[in-house]
Amino acid sequence: MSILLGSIADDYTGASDLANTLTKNGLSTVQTVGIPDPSLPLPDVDAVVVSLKIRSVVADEAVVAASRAEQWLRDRGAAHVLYKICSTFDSTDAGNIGPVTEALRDAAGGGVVLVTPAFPETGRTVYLGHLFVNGQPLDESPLKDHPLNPMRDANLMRVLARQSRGPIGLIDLATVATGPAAVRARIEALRAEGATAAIADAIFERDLEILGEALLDAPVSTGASGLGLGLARALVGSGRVPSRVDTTADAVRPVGGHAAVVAGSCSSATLRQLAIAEQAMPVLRLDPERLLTAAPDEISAALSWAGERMETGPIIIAASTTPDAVSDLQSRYGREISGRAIEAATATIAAELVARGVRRLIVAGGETSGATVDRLGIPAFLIGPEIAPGVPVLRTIGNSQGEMLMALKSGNFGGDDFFATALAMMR
Ligand SMILES: Nc1ncnc2c1ncn2[C@@H]1O[C@H](COP(=O)(O)OP(=O)(O)O)[C@@H](O)[C@H]1O
Ligand SMILES: O=C(O)[C@@H](O)C(=O)COP(=O)(O)O
Repeated sequence: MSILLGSIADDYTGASDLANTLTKNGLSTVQTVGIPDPSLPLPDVDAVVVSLKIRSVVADEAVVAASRAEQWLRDRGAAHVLYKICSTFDSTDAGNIGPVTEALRDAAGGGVVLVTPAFPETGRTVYLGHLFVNGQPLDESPLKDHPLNPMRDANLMRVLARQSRGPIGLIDLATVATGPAAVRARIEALRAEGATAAIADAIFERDLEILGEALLDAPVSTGASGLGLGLARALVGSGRVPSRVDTTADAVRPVGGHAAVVAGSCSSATLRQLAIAEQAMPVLRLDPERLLTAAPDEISAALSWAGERMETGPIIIAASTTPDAVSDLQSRYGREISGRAIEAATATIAAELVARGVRRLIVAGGETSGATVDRLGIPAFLIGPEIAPGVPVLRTIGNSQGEMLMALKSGNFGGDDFFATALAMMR
């Protein structure tokens, strides 16, 4: 297998988001979970997205994991490696976007890495280095209350500088609008000034197309799905992509079995989607405190609730709650401890549901999805059709339970009726 584009994603929902964008924009793509075992049969594709669960781990660990994935991708022919981060730049001051970006830069021989989380289709735009989420500055958006990475600064040059060794530059919108040659010239000028990375402005998809073209011969970049869109369109436009058969319809072939949703995301979009779903299907709200203090009992109560209902239709089990309730729990048990314990409990519930015949599974939340996919031991996914921007139907490859259909929903993605729409596409 020789690939054109490699990507390392810092979480699993983000990986499926990028794989969806690359597929939609002309690159056949497979999503692996970590570096796959050599015996795993992977299709011949243009792009591979290696999913890692490194968004909230210590930087050194993230750098080691990302560097191994990069080597694996380069060994398979990837001339460009995109480090896929969250479109809302989820990270802390001790976060991994800076350290991983600089490690990939060093491995590629230095230079300035272009960084942009812009993803206009989901309302993420960058202007003068500041990130806006659906028109609100990042620090005024719901991301200010994220349970693990509360984002309290919209100035990405400042955010990235706090995580980086080298100075951070800006590729402003006027430069981007001038075209790929101007972007490359700006990168050269920043390199001469000693910058290691630069935030690039982008508001419209045409800005991302220009950035993609500017990066065609660059070895590395850091960004969200919008940059993936730019790179994919540039690769297709340059004639470097062989024409292949569209496999998304095949990836969604029915699998039967029961259907379930497990939610650990406390993002505002997920909370709205749960409230809407509650009007039409059974929803069990877990007691988050009991998941910390009496997990086995709370889990087995959830499983017997599910057992009575899932024969007759899809069910939802959610730990999700409001920002106030999250901070109350965190103040009593600690942020890290409560997050990880709830992830472990939701992953156990998902795995037990699969053991009881669920074959169509939707997971809401990035960390929650990572914990669940790891618990199920799924090595890779084929990419099916898009449910909502950033969320495709996935078909598992190589897992012991047999083929399943899944969706890994980033907390903030999807319309109000996301769960009903997704379930209707997964038969
Ligand atoms: N009721 C709750 N109280 C505190 N933390 C919670 C609760 N429910 C879920 N969590 C934790 O919040 C985090 C949500 O992160 P994640 O799954 O990545 O969702 P998102 O995609 O919305 O960011 C997880 O660590 C999860 O375990
Ligand atoms: O880029 C994005 O916004 C998503 O792909 C993503 O990574 C979101 O993260 P979670 O909300 O933690 O799933």
